[in-house]
Amino acid sequence: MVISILMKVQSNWNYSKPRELPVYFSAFTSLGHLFRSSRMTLWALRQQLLRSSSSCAAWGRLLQRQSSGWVYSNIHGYDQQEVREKLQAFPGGSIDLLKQDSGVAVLTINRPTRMNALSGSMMVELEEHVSQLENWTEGKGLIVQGAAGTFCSGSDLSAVRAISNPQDGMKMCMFMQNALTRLLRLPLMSAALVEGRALGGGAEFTTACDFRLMASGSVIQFVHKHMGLVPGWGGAARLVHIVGSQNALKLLGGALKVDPALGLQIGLADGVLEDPRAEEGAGTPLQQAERWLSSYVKGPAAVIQAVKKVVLSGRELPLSEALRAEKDVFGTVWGGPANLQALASKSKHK
Ligand SMILES: CC[C@@H](C(=O)O)C(=O)SCCNC(=O)CCNC(=O)[C@H](O)C(C)(C)COP(=O)(O)OP(=O)(O)OC[C@H]1O[C@@H](n2cnc3c(N)ncnc32)[C@H](O)[C@@H]1OP(=O)(O)O
Repeated sequence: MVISILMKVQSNWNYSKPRELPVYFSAFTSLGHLFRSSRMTLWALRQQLLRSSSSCAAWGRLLQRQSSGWVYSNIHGYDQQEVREKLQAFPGGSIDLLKQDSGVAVLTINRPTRMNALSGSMMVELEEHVSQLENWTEGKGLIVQGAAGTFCSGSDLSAVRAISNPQDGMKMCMFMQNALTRLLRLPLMSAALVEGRALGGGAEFTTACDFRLMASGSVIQFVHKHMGLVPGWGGAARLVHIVGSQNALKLLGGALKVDPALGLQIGLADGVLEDPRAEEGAGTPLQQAERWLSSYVKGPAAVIQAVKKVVLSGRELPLSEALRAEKDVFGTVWGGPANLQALASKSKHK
C-alpha cells in the first residue's frame, strides 16, 4: 500500500497541471498519516523512486550529459580515450585531490617548477578527479588551488609547441572543455583560491569554479591574445557569464591584468584574502578560503547539492526546462530529514 501511494505521488510529482493537483494532495494526505509513523523510511523510499524514475526529467538529462562528458562525445567525432592516450605522452606534475570529512575537497594543481603549468598527464588526472567528485555523495564544497603560492600558468608551453597542429589542438581543447564544464557542474560549491598568477589556461580554470577568491598580490590574466590565441577551454563563454560581455571584451581584448581590486569591481573576484604576513591571525590562504566558503557549505550535503543544482539549471537550461529541473530537485529535499527537522523545530528566521 505504501508503495502504491508513493507511486501515485511520484506520478503526479512530475507534472504541474492544476487539474492533477487534487490527486496529488489526496495521496499526500494519506501519506501524512503514514509519515507520522515512519517518516524516514518513506522518505528514503520516495528518494529511491525519484532517482529511478525515468520521468525525473531535466536535471536527470543534465546529469546524463554531464557523466558522458556532454559537450563533446563520439557524435562530434571526439574519442576521449584516444585524446587521453595522446595527452599522457606529455607527463609532469600532478593534480592532487584531498576529500575531507568536512565535505570540502581540496584540488591542488601541483607543478611548482613550471609555475603549475598543466602537462598532458595533469589534464588526464584532472578529468579523473572530476569523475570521482561527480560520485561523491557526501560532498558539499571544493577549493581549487595551486601549489607553492601560485595558481597556474596555463598549459605547458612545451606540450603546446609539440601539438601546435590544429587537429591535436582541437582535441586538447575538447578534452579540457569537457573536464572544466563537468567541474563547474559538480553539485558542490566551488571556489578557486588564486594566489600568485592565473595565466592563460590558468585564468580559464578559475572561471570553472563558482567563486574566485584572490589573495593579495595575485593576478588573473587572459594572456591568450599575446599568444596569438583566444581561450579554448570554455573560459571566454564562462567569463561572459561572470563579468558580462563588455568586461569580457576588455579583459580578453586588452589581456588586462586583473588584481584583487579590479577583480572585485568587475565581479570576477568574490572575495579578497588577507595577507597572512601582514595580518596576524589571518590564517593561511587555504584556511581563509575554507572560512569564506563555510557559510555556503553549512548544512546537510543533500541540501547544499540541491542549491547548486537549481542554480545550475537556471543558468544552463531554457526557462521551461529549468523549472522542471527545479521541481525535480525540490522533490529530493521536500519532506527530507533536514526539512522535517526544520519544521519540527518551528524555526524563525529573524
Ligand atoms: C591555449 C593556450 C593557453 C591555454 O591553454 O588556454 C595557455 O595557457 S598558453 C600558456 C600561457 N601561459 C604563459 O604563456 C605563461 C608563460 N610564463 C610566464 O609568463 C612566466 O613564466 C610567469 C608565469 C609569469 C612566471 O614568471 P617568473 O616568476 O619570472 O618565473 P619563470 O618565468 O622563471 O618561471 C619558472 C619556470 O616555469 C616555467 N614556466 C612558466 N610557465 C610555464 C608554462 N606555461 N609552460 C611551461 N613552462 C612554464 C618557466 O619557463 C621557468 O622554467 P625554467 O626557465 O626552466 O626555470
